[in-house]
Amino acid sequence: MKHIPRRTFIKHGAMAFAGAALLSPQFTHGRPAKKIRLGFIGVGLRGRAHVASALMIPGVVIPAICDIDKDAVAETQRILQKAGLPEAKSYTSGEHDFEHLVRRDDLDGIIISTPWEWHVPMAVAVMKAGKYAGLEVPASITVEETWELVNAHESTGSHCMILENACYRRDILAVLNMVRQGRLGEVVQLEGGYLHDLRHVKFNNGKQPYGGGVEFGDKGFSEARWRTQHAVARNGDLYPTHGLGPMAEMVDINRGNQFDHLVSMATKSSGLHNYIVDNGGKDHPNANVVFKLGDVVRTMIKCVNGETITLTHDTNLPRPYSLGYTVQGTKGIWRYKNEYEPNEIYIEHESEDHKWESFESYLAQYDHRLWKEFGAEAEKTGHDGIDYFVIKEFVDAIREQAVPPMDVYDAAAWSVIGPLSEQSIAQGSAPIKIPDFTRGKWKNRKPIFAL
Ligand SMILES: NC(=O)c1ccc[n+]([C@@H]2O[C@H](COP(=O)([O-])OP(=O)(O)OC[C@H]3O[C@@H](n4cnc5c(N)ncnc54)[C@H](O)[C@@H]3O)[C@@H](O)[C@H]2O)c1
Repeated sequence: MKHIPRRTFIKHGAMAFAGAALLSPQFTHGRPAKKIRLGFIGVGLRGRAHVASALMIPGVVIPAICDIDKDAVAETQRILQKAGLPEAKSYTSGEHDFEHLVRRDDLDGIIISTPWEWHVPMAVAVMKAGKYAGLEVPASITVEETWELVNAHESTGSHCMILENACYRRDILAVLNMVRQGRLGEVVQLEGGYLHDLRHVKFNNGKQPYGGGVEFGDKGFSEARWRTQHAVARNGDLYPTHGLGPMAEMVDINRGNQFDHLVSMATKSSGLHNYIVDNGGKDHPNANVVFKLGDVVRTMIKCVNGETITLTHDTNLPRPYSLGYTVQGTKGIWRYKNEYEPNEIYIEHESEDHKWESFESYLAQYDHRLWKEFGAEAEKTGHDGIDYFVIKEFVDAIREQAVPPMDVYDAAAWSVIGPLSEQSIAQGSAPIKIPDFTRGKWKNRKPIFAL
């Protein structure tokens, strides 16, 4: 029986750095690997984790990196040096210096791991420069810029892959195998979410990433510098794609199916204010900050083929980590219980009546070919190995000059749930139509993810 590996690194959305930069292998199957030249915009904690993953993939070289923070660039150069690689050309001259990096003629793809508000301008610039964009999550934060992303792809022919690592979880890929083989019957209902106490990520003392104070914005460090402001200004599902991406793949969204509309509802906002008072005192200036983000936001999405997907965003209250997945069909139901115990499954006429059974034997039976082939290598990287797969698949798409497995339409459909959930909440949980970013092409597009 194989256990789902426990998380050895920091959870999604918190800053994950896998640490060990390994010497880039330049051979694959005994043959020299074709060189793939990657640039990086944003080498904070997440960008550096991607650098470490990229260096594990045969043939990857890193000629250029960009960050407005010189310390982040210096840390990245140390990773390259440790791997025995030459120093990368660095771009550190202000917020628009990335525009110089994207124009270099020695890059095939560029990985973007910056604050959310920079994602679309940077990805559009990369596509306009004729390169593959690998874009962190969420891809976009407004409806208008989501269209900009799609339009940039369509006008340039360049690709943008959303780096949604949760889609490569070992359990998710095994369940996807089961769904594709009809083991759960016709899928009817799905759930997912991001249920992660981020209070120590949203606040710190400006010196370290996790806690130690109640500062944010200019006085914060890493995500506290920019993420917390979204909780001040916005009320919606701010981080939909870890929960939604894997569920969208289960029901072929953009490839034979489509999101139709959503409704969203938020609780009151208490968690962040209480954290500031408890840890900084009621007289701390941040105790006066009013947070718009409800502590728990729930969104229901209706798909055109009839399924519903319930999404949860729960990041302001104490709780154990979870991604809250459920896949329910006409023959059975699978659920991710939590990160620390085996998932559970119930299959009619196979499981004991009314009893969940452990998913472990199913995981072994339906383990995905990606994990069988690359699992040992993958587990050296962050988030139990999924970070390896997302970068490997990005590099493979470049190598083959192919459409990435999670393309610009996936990036758009999954990410736009954020701003649309804001609209629904602002209108008293009104139903909001979800745009068809494929402009009808979803009817004929065929699944390509993890085949
Ligand atoms: N998929 C996951 O599991 C996962 C995990 C963590 C973070 N993320 C995503 O990765 C992204 C980055 O998160 P992080 O934790 O590394 O944050 P971070 O704050 O540690 O890093 C962001 C970096 O971007 C740099 N930056 C900001 N503006 C810039 C600009 N104009 N030009 C160049 N560099 C700029 C900052 O200086 C910083 O070094 C976010 O989109 C986040 O949602 C995803």
